[in-house]
Amino acid sequence: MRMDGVGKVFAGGVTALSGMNLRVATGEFVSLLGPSGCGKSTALRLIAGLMQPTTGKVSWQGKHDSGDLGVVFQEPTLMPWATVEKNVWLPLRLRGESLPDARPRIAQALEMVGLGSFANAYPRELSGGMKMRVSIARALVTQPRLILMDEPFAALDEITRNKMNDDLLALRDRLGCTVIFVTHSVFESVYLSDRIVVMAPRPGRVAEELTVPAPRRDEEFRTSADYAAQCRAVSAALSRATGDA
Ligand SMILES: Nc1ncnc2c1ncn2[C@@H]1O[C@H](COP(=O)(O)OP(=O)(O)OP(=O)(O)O)[C@@H](O)[C@H]1O
Repeated sequence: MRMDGVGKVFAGGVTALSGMNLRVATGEFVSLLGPSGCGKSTALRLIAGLMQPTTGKVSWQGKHDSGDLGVVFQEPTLMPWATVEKNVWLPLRLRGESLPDARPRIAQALEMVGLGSFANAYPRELSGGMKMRVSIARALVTQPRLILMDEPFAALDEITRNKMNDDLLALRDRLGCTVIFVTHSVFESVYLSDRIVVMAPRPGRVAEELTVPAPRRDEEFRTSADYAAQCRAVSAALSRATGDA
């Protein structure tokens, strides 16, 4: 995926992004980190093809409408009147697949997020973390090559969030997909990412990029001096980007 000189000016004159360049390699896990309003969500929506850039170009090898792309938002955005299975069916239904045909893949996607036995539950019966898992299963059901996630775990408590981070890394290893992940959290970005793209506001652009060398991502890494040092480095980059340093 690449963004070349991408700018986005909204009607009303807000320049959300200006001259943004970004390269994401196949299989890479990249986080976009930055303060509120620096254009992270705008960048993700442009990559998703949900809107067009004002200037520059966004390109990637997949097709936007073919199931090559999965998107997960901060809110799980489930249909409350439909079962978990029918919620996960949605992207396949939009492609004209019947529920009986889609069922094995829905079951597999639910299995992958640890909700194999919840196919017939309704969203109201699930915790916040479980709803987010359903939303992730819905994004995975087409077996996308690129997954875009916009602060998916921001509303979860810390223990659930850590668990979801571990599960996401396991899923990514299993599927070999590319992930672009938007977050406010330095800790989360260091734990998850191969590379962190720190963004600066007004107008939104890339300020710095940092790679995160880590042999493995697990509890040992999370509590290590190395992790703490990398969090400090990213935090300092974020301060520089926001002009506090
Ligand atoms: N549809 C829109 N119309 C007009 N302005 C918009 C629109 N969407 C976003 N903006 C503006 O563009 C800028 C970037 O917004 P964006 O949501 O991309 O930032 P963000 O970094 O994702 O913020 P947050 O972390 O708070 O979600 C902000 O100033 C925002 O007010």
